[in-house]
Amino acid sequence: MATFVDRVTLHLRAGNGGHGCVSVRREKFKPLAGPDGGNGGDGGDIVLVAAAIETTLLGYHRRPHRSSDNGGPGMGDNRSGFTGTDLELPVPIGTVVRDADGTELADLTEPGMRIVVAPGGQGGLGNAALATTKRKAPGFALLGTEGWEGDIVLELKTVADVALVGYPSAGKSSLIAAISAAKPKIADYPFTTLHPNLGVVESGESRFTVADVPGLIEGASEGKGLGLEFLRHVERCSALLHVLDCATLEPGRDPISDLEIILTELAAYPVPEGQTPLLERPQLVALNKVDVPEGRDLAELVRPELEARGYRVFEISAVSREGLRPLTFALAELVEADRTAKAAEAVTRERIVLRPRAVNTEDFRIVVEGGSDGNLYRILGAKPERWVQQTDFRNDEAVGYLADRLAKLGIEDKLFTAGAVAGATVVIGPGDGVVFDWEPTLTSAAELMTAPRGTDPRLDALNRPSTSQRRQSYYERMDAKTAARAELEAERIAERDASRWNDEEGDD
Ligand SMILES: Nc1nc2c(ncn2[C@@H]2O[C@H](COP(=O)(O)OP(=O)(O)OP(=O)(O)O)[C@@H](O)[C@H]2O)c(=O)[nH]1
Ligand SMILES: [Mg+2]
Repeated sequence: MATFVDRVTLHLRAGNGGHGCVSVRREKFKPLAGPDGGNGGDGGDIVLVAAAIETTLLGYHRRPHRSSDNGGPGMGDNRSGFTGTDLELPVPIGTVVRDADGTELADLTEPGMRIVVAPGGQGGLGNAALATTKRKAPGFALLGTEGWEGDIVLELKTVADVALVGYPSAGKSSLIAAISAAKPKIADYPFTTLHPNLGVVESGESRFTVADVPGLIEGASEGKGLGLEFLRHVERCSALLHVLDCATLEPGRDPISDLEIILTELAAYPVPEGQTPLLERPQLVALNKVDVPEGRDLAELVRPELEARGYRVFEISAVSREGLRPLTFALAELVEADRTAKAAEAVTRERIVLRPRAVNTEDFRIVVEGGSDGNLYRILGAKPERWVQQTDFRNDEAVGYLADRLAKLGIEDKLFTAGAVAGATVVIGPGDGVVFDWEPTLTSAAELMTAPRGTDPRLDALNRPSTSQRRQSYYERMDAKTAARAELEAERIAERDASRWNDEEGDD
């Protein structure tokens, strides 16, 4: 049996940002005419767009790996890298987007609704953009950051006004083929229908959509047959039409018991919060296959019983098209009534807003891990993690720039308050991250603040000599000087004596 595709996991990889460029402008007579390295381009986003022409997620089932373009690297002469093109993935209307943990990100119910599921990486700044009055010619550029990579789950729930529910082979597909232009597969074996078929029915003034869904059997709400895959489609319909088979040859089955089993399954299906439980929606009953003589007899037999339960009952034949007009009129009435009610409600209901991913209000936080001695301080936060990605660790200047940025964010102060000491291991980012041995600046404000009252670590750190010590060393220096001078004098005298001796000798 083919798999039923209405739920697919996409493996996405958004484009990386291009690296910034380090370049120095050269002119005749001006070989070092300032930095001119351009910025890297941003990587392309991956965007889901609700499109009316898409009806299934089949294409994604076959090709679940999708990626968008990388940004181009910056170049000399202030040329920026090209921006990676966004990848737009059309999905059917009614697609629910979840992240890998199952949290709902968006519900694409209107055509044209868009959600960026995988943002592309940021292009790195070139050295021209990093130049300041203090750092006139940066010898480094920022690296592009990586695009988002991960899994997204798409789930399609058919959006239709009426859902046809019933046992396999009850004639649901035959019925939708008879009342609309839909051409579903019809065959006399169960589970012919694996994908929901949508049909547009025109009845008098009104138009509405009908969904023919896979057959439902006992235990479906626990996942039997096509189970939950099926029920998910029913979730959005405003009315249900029970299609009951009056001509089944299967022993032990009759329209009433079929209906009861299906009602039990529908009752057991948990609808999401805020939606009407399935059985509280308007329901009609169609007794199908009355073109078969036994079918008509059975239909007439069960009709009073069903009516006694409060259902409007229609005897129909999808094959001979008998009784279809009254049925479509009745459905149109239900749908129109529901639409009027919803239109009134929509005025008060808040608009659907696509929320961006949660953004940390604080820039970073420090988590202390490990035992009491070998403590490890982990810094988590979008900014520091991005900055680390942007740093080319082979370039000292770039590392220095990173240190400046981290200090400006106040990370050093927070490390002190968290109890870090010089030499402590600091990791930026989750997992292995980037590991540093922390060398604090001694005069940081935090250190002064956290020191006990009345002390100043700066005084402890420097071993300033006392006055007497300084005087002592002065004398020592002076003594040494006198001694050196005396020595020099003695040498000179010795030299003079020696030369005189030589002269005398020469005279001989
Ligand atoms: N005689 C008669 N046969 C019908 C009628 N409606 C459907 N059938 C037959 O019943 C069989 C099943 O019809 P389908 O329309 O495929 O049934 P279904 O409910 O869509 O079945 P699944 O997709 O498996 O759930 C086919 O052989 C149809 O020809 C009817 O009104 N009269
Ligand atoms: Mg079918």
